[in-house]
Amino acid sequence: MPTSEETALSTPAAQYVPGHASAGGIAARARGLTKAYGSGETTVLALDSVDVDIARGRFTAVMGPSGSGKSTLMHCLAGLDNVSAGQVWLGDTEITGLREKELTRLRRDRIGFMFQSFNLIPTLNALENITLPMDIAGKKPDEKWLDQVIDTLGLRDRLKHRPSQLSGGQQQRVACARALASRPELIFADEPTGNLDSRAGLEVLGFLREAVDQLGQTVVMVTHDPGAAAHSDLVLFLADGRIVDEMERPTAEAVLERMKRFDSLRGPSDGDGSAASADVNLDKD
Ligand SMILES: Nc1ncnc2c1ncn2[C@@H]1O[C@H](COP(=O)(O)OP(=O)(O)OP(=O)(O)O)[C@@H](O)[C@H]1O
Repeated sequence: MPTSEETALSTPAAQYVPGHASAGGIAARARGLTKAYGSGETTVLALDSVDVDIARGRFTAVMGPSGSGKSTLMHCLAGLDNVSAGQVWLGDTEITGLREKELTRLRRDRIGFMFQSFNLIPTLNALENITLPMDIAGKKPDEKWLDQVIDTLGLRDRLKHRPSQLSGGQQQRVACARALASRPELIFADEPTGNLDSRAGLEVLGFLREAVDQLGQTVVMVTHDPGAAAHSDLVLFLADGRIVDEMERPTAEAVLERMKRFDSLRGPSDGDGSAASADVNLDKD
C-alpha cells in the first residue's frame, strides 16, 4: 500500500509536483500519466498517475529499481509510446492525442535521443550520422551551432570516420552530437553510458553536463548508475510506477544510499530485479 506521503506525490498538480520547474520554464510536463501493459489479470501498471515537470535548461536524472517504470516514463514523455490515461505536454504542445504522423514530426523536430546502443548507421561517416535526422527532415543545419557542438564534443578530427573506426566513447559522442545537432527542446538519454567503460562514460556525462551549462540544453537521463546521476541537477526516484522521491544537487554517495533503501525493502525471495514494494518510506529531508 502507498504511504500517505507517496499518495500526496501522485495526486493532482497544484499541490506538489516533482521536478518543480524553475524560472526557466517547463520543457515537458505530465499530469496523471498512467501506462498499463496487457489486460485483465495480467495487466502491469508501469506508470501510476505520475505528475512531473521537467525544468528547461536543467539536467534531470531518473532512477529507480529495475521495472519501476523509468523507460516507460521516458518513452511516454517523448511520445514514443501512447499513454493509457493522463496528459503529456512538450513545451506548450499537448502530445497525448496527437496522430502518429504528427508525433513523428514532433519527435524529429523537437526532441533528441541517445540510447545505450549508439544507433549509428555503419555506412555513414560521423558527420553524416550527426546530420542524418536533419537531412531526413530536409533541414539545413545551423552551421555555427553545429561547429560549436562538434568542438564541444571534440569530434573535429573524427568527422570522416565511420562508426567501426571509432571507439565506443567516440561513437557515443557522435550519438550525443546527433541528438544536439538540431538544437532540440529536450534530449532524452536512456542509459547513455551503459555500454561504455568508466572513463568513456565519464566523458559522455561531462559532455551532457556541458550541453546543459554551456549550450543551454535540457537533458533527461535514465540511469542505474548513482555516479552518472551525480552529474545531474535533480534526480527523480521511481518505484512501482510512481515518483516517490527527488534529490537536488545529488552526490553519488547520497544517491547510492537512497537506492539502498529500495533494496532493503525487497524480501529474500524477491531477488529477481522486480520493483520494490510500494511501501517506500518517504522521509524527505
Ligand atoms: N511492452 C511491454 N509489455 C508488457 N510489460 C511491459 C512492457 N514494457 C514494460 N513493461 C513492464 O512495465 C514495467 C516498467 O518497465 P520499464 O521498462 O519502464 O522499467 P525500468 O524501470 O525502465 O526497468 P529497467 O531498469 O529494468 O530497464 C515492468 O514491470 C515491465 O515488465
